[in-house]
Amino acid sequence: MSLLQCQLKPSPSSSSFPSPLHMKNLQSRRRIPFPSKPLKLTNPTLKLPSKTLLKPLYSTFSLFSSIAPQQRQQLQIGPHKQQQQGNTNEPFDPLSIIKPFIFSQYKPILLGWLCSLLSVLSLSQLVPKFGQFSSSIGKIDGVTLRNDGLVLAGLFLAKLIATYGQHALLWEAALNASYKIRVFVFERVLERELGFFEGGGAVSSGDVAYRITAEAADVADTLYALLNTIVPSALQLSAMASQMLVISPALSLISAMVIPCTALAIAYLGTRLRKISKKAQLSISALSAYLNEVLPAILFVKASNAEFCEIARFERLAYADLSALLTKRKMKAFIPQIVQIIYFGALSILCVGSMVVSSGCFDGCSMVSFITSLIFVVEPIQDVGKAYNEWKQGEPAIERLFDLTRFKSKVTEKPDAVDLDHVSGDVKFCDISFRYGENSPLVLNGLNLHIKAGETVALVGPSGGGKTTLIKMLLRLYDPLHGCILVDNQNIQNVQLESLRRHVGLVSQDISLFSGTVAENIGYRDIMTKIDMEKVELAAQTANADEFIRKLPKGYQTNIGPRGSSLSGGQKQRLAIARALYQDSSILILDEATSALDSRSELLVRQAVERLMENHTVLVIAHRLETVLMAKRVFLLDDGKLQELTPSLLGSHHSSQTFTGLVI
Ligand SMILES: Nc1ncnc2c1ncn2[C@@H]1O[C@H](COP(=O)(O)OP(=O)(O)OP(=O)(O)O)[C@@H](O)[C@H]1O
Repeated sequence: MSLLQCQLKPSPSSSSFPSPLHMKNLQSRRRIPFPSKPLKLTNPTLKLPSKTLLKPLYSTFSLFSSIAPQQRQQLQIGPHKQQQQGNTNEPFDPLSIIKPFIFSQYKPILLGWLCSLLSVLSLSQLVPKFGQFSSSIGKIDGVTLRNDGLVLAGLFLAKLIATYGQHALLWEAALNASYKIRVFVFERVLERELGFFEGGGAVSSGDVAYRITAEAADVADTLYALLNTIVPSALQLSAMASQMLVISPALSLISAMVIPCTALAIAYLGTRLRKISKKAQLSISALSAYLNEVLPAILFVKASNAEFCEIARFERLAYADLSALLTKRKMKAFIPQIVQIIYFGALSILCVGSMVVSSGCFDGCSMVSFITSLIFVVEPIQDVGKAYNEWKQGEPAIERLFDLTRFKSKVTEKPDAVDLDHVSGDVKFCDISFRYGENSPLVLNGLNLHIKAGETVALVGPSGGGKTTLIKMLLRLYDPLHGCILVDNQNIQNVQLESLRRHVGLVSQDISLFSGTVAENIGYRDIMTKIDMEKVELAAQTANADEFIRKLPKGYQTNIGPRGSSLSGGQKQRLAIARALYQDSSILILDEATSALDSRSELLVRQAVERLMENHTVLVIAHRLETVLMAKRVFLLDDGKLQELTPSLLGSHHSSQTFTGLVI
């Protein structure tokens, strides 16, 4: 049973561990989970204009400044408060949940919208001038024609530059906001209790990874579409509509009648797109979860000749994704065509009809200007339609992403939880009962155990007997159903989680190593500050790992690959032991920690552990008799209850050769 199922994305070429400086930043941000400093992506040449110049825009944004801190506070409240307040049944409003992330990007948004204003201003100058210019060709002299042409070219260039600025700045805001959403969601995921990651109803790590990577990228697209529509499209629409109104109010009103038809079509198709998008997201995340499961098990797949079977499974999932994605893409391609058909069809009927009615009222120049304005009105209307569809498509992504953050944790830390500065290592399990699910059988049933400070106790028992579960209780990865656990006579429910886990070192059954150097893996505890190389080497020597580490190409600075893939099982185990020794906790848990060692290494590690026993409390889950014999007392955990094995009982188990079978 795996205790730690953390998986870091592999980085084959370099260490995936952040630098101490980066970790320091992370550490300081942990106190303020959101929002952190925005990414410095802002183009330095595009300085924010003075506040006086932008006063009207700033006042529009007073809404931003008044709402943002409150929203921010909601997201900044510590995990405990959120966990207590969190209610997964609360209705989900995607817009309100992403609002604070958008508001934190008010600077690039304001600048982007300012650029869009400039772009629309250039366009509104361009349109009538273009009308005049086209109707005056052949009627005016060459110099005036050239000058008019130059003005037109200048306006056109200004529009291009401003439009570029608008897109670049709004993308910056959207990507920054999605970066912050990603970090926020990841922080919350790490706060989730272990039960979220394991057991029957667990969310697979592949699905979580997909949501935080691909779906957060979808959210960026959605945010961009929204930001690029709200103000820029409204500006262009109103500028062009006023041009049309000036030229012909009657014709403009007739044209406006088309808008409700378009809106109705967009709304209907948008709802369908939302459903289709959700289906597509589920199918791609299933594919990602599958890959995450099968690739780490590649050795077993190959050894079992299961390649064909796995290809078939992959094909089935990939095909499901293909159909869902194709339906989505078709829908996305279909919607703009429908909008155009409705718009142009209705508009041409209306225009032709009205032109017949108002024949003779238009001169050539007005006609060109009206038609040009009409074309530029279509663009923002289409953009609104597209943005609405993007939003409908992004809604499920936002929902699934923030679903990870909406939880009511069963393992909570009290606001007045104490920080255990020093622990002697006295551990008491008092009447502990536990079951994983409401309808599951009891794994631990009224269990009592007192391990004195500095004592070594071994736990043996049949597979599935609850040994690992007992350790999970001690680390407060789960809380017991009944009873309590005391460390130095302090109920662990009254102790800060960080403080408790600092004093309990663990070498788990499934070794969790990360891509990074040997030194980084051993000194994992100090990864946020500075790894003490002397301590690293000492821990490695004690765990009998120093010898093989020095033979690696770069010694302690060798990158061990994803999940330590370049090491043998025994080497991984020795690194894990060295890591626990480096942590120097008062309580040490060895969950079948020496199972992958050869007899020589096991002997050396055992000697090291024996040295450790002198000043540590050690709880060993063992399946080797030699390891069990190191312990002062041995307990059999079976059927949720503990029974102390006296030397005679132990001897009888041993002599009847049932001991190994009993504990594996
Ligand atoms: N996350 C979980 N959700 C539901 N049931 C679980 C979970 N983890 C363990 N169990 C169940 O709890 C029981 C005890 O499991 P545990 O891992 O504690 O046994 P163990 O004694 O450590 O076994 P082993 O020696 O094989 O590692 C088993 O029946 C197992 O199926």
